[in-house]
Amino acid sequence: MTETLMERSAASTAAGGFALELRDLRKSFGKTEIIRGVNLAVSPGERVAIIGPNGAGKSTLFNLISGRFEPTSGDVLLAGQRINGKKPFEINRMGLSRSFQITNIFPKLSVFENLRCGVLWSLGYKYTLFRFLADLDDANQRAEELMRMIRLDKKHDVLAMNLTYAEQRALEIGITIAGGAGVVLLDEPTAGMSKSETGRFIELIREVTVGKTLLTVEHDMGVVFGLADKIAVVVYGEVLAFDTPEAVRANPKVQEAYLGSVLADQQAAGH
Ligand SMILES: Nc1ncnc2c1ncn2[C@@H]1O[C@H](COP(=O)(O)OP(=O)(O)OP(=O)(O)O)[C@@H](O)[C@H]1O
Repeated sequence: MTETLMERSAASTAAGGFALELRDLRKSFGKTEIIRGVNLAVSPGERVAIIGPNGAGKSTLFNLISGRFEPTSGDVLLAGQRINGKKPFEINRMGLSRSFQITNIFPKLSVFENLRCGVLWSLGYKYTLFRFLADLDDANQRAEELMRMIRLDKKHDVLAMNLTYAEQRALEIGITIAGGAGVVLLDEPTAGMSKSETGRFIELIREVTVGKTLLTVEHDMGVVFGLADKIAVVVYGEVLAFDTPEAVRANPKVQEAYLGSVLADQQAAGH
């Protein structure tokens, strides 16, 4: 099993190429084109925040990348391999994992059991008793390791439903990375958290994504500037800018289209 995880990480950080690439990606719903020719190339190990106004198409982009939606045209490449048309679970097993705004943990399972399920599921687990027994030790070990990484090792047997909200979000991230995916998509990972929880959570995300490629959709500019190596600004289904936080912040087009008003709002709200 360990070998499978290592192979997967290696595949997703293939030397020389991009971890993730979007080429002239388009998506229409009915006659309305929502994603209008997006090009984006993310290098292995880069942390990218996707920002933009409500309805700009950020979630749709995530849905296209993770296989929930099929593009109308264009390509999505994972470590150089075309993945459009593949099912979400196939893409997941190729090394791209996504968390959701709505938590997908099992409330009545313990922290440990949730993580072990994540590990076994990511392996495309076939429930044969023989393989189950052979893999279980490895899966247990990996679940223990994940539990430490997300700082929930003291909550080993606590049912997920009895965790705090921030702990549940940490568990969700643990499940998301359980399979060793090299490319991780997080949808508003700190939504609903207090300012101090958010600060700690950014640290946790940094730690657990070391060496991985991270894409996150985010509204909180504190999180964006604290976490991202690069920012993709999506406005009306197009990438208006894709650059370092400093360059994006200074970009007059971005200021005008989005960032100026958002930063003013968030400063006024004390964020
Ligand atoms: N399945 C769908 N069918 C039809 N229209 C859709 C569908 N999914 C999204 N849209 C439309 O696509 C546009 C972009 O939506 P999307 O959710 O991707 O934006 P967003 O940038 O994530 O917004 P927010 O920041 O509010 O979450 C919206 O106008 C939305 O109504």
